[in-house]
Amino acid sequence: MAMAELSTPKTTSPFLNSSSQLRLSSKLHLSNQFRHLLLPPLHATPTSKISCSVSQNNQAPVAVQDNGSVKTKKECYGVFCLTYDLKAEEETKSWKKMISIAVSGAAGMISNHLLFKLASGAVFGPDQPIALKLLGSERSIQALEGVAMELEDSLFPLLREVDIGTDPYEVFQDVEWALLIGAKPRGPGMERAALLDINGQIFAEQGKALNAVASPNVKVLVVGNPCNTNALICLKNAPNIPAKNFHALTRLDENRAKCQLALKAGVFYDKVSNMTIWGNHSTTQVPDFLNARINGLPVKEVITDHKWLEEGFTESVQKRGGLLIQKWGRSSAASTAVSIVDAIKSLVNPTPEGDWFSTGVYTNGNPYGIAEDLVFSMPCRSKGDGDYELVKDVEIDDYLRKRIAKSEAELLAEKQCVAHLTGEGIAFCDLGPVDTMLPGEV
Ligand SMILES: NC(=O)C1=CN([C@@H]2O[C@H](COP(=O)(O)OP(=O)(O)OC[C@H]3O[C@@H](n4cnc5c(N)ncnc54)[C@H](OP(=O)(O)O)[C@@H]3O)[C@@H](O)[C@H]2O)C=CC1
Ligand SMILES: O=C([O-])CC(=O)C(=O)O
Repeated sequence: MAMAELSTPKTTSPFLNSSSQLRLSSKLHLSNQFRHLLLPPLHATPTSKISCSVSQNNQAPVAVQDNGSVKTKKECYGVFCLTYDLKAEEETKSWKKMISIAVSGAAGMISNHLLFKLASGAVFGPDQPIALKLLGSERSIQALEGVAMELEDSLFPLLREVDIGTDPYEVFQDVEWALLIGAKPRGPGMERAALLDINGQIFAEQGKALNAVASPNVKVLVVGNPCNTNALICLKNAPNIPAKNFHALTRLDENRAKCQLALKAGVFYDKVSNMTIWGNHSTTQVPDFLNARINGLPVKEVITDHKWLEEGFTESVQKRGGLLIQKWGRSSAASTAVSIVDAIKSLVNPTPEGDWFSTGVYTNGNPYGIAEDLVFSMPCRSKGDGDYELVKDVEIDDYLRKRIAKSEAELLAEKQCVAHLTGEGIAFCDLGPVDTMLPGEV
């Protein structure tokens, strides 16, 4: 039952069977909650951690308990038996201390792209080992096992642990990042108010769980729609976590806006910078062409068709998700996963000089006059420490102000609809004559 050291991260995998390669240290296990569904009785106390190690002589995994007593292999369930101890290795490696990342909706479309990027090191870096904590439901538990198996088969050296479970109080234990993707999609004929209530309840519960068990400085990125108001609900239910740590994903909108400007200007999209999305991740969002730049120049100097900027460009970004659904028959998943990667990388790497990025954040103390106590997309910069500051020197003209106010009004109305979930009294839901839409709705 020996554990030995990895020689180099590249050539090793926790799951290689060659005896010479079995010098591994990683962990893949079910949270206690699910173990009872899948494993025979373990004859252990509910709190004791059961795991299995790979023997050096190429035998099948053999279960061990934390107290070191050996269990027989039949007590393990397939891939989840493999457990490796990272600690000995950590002492000899230049890798950073492992971080834990929770992902909800982990069996969904977006996660199916995202998890493999996280595990590859493309997000947190090639020296950052990670543990993935996958949150699902009774609906998805089989699929989650499939996800975990595919993660195994990908032989990612940096992926040290995978847990799956349905109880956020277990899955969120000590996590440093929570990527909240799971939410009920709005179906045909469903009122936005109903969606706000159903999904709001998910995010209220997850906020409470984060508050109770996550790392106190956990960074939370809400993707599940309607993401701004879900993020607000989540942070209101997590009073011990700084409100500043909660984000609603509007990076996909920023990326879409950059793409449209690049196309119109005939430049590659890396030439577009300073792209702000203001407001709600909905069709009221405001892609800001006033402050954006192309090759370092104001967009309005490069693209002189200002009517297109005000109408065609703005609408194409607001409705890009809907157009994609028409083509694909489902909402953006791969590009959303990419934008989640971009959003995280923008927080863990210093923002390039003079540039900024968009993310939906808590409005308290904002310098733009936007109502307090909302989650609103605004321009931010980061030193790369996971935190951010709002950018102060942006110009807001009448055109922008009017449109920003519309998105603000929408978010204020959404907030009233979920007052029962934020601890602010009785909900009153009046979303106006036009039931505003998510970008993906047509
Ligand atoms: N902010 C943004 O830019 C974008 C946001 N989105 C949003 O991201 C979310 C996830 O999208 P995607 O991964 O494509 O969706 P999928 O339908 O593929 O997966 C969503 C997951 O949500 C979970 N879920 C939680 N509660 C419910 C419920 N009541 N009914 C059904 N499923 C539920 C399900 O997992 P389980 O059973 O395990 O709980 C499901 O796997 C959606 O809300 C979507 O609108 C999408 C694109 C862009
Ligand atoms: O409405 C959806 O689910 C998809 C969405 O948010 C988008 O494409 O921006």
